[in-house]
Amino acid sequence: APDLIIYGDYILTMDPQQPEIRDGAVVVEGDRIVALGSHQEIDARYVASRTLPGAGRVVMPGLINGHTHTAMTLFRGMVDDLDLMTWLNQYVFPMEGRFVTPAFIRAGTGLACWEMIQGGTTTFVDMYFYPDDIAAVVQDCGLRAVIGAPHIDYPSPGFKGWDDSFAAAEDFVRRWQGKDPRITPAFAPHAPYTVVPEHLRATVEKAAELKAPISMHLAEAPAESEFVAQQYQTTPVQHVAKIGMYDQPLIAAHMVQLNAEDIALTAQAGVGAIHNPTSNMKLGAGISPVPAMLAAGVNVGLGTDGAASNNDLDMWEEIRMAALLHKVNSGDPTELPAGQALAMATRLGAAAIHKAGEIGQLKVGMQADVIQVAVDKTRHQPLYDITSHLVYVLDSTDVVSTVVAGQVLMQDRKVLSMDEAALRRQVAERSAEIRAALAAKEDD
Ligand SMILES: CSC[C@H]1O[C@@H](n2cnc3c(O)ncnc32)[C@H](O)[C@@H]1O
Ligand SMILES: [Zn+2]
Repeated sequence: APDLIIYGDYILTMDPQQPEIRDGAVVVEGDRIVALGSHQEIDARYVASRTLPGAGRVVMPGLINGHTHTAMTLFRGMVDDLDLMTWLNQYVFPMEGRFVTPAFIRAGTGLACWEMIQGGTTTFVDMYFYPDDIAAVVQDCGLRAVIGAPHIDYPSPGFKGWDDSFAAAEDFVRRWQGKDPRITPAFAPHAPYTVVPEHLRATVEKAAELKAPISMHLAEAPAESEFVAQQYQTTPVQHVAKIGMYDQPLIAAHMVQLNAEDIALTAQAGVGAIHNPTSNMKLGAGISPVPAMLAAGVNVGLGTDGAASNNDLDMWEEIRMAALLHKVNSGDPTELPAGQALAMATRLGAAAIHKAGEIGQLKVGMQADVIQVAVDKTRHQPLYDITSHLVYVLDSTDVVSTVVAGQVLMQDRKVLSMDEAALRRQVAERSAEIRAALAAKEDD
């Protein structure tokens, strides 16, 4: 017998074979979708112990945040309006050295997960320190995540440099593989300008041996391209491809500084490109050639990046930013239409993180990662086209229910899988500590 039936005035499947069902329902058994159909058909065939009513609701796949650093929510608003390298080298890396501990990670990741559940994100790709603590928070709150264990040539929280961070990454991947169906462990070398080629090669070999994905920053800003050109006489994409990164399931974040050859290589290799429009604009990194990548057949997903360069984890904002940015960039309002922007946060995003058969569409046999979004508020009126509303009108506060692997994490905007008061206490403690340390430094 099914465990859950989710109703909606509109079921937006993101499945090109059966895009929309009016007045329909999604039937869930265990962690999977077992049926989809009209309200009438479903009620005639199924009875479930739990239902989510659908009047005034759109039911659609949960959103996929293809690149973030969850615990950086605790650095939200601390450093704004700087270019990538100044932001990273002069502020973020030193702040991380001072403040990032397992307790920081638990509080910051919890805060991020809360925001994502409330905003309808059901899967995220993370890359941050103390990944075991990230995984513990993910297990508790019920979200789905690809968790990248970071490794970098420089000292970082918990590590002296490459050797110990790489060893810990391998250990993390080995321990978490096959442990929890909602958690995919990954290798996360930071970027081409912080990891030497010999070390990137070691990551490739280990990822191939363990059949694990790799997530990394790639071709983000002009300074990275200049560094790679000077050091290796090539582009960031061709540099990592030559090392073998493009032969692995790679999730490449940012992908801004690409030429035509880089785009063709990315399409051919099946590398997932994650577009982070807000972060790219805020850090002045440039404009990713998303329309050209899509035309070449690259699976392009969307990501928020961390809350220190965004400054939130709202995927609706990324969808809308992407749709608008590429129109203003090209001067062509037909560029990146609403349906394509929405696909980048769902079906295409799933392909970009190498989970095409599992998530990103509402289809029988796929994981029951489903959200309900309200379209019945006065500010939503009138409603003619669902996709248009989802991209250009709605925001994260319109998400009503969030379901991951068949588990209801939020219903009627109440998060059921987390303790909000305890989370607020944890965040207050950590942020008070940061404030006090910064004040003491100012007094010096
Ligand atoms: C090695 S863990 C992740 C590492 O990446 C830093 N980071 C956050 N945002 C960005 C970005 O846009 N480009 C490069 N690096 C970034 C984060 O602060 C951690 O140190
Ligand atoms: Zn990043």
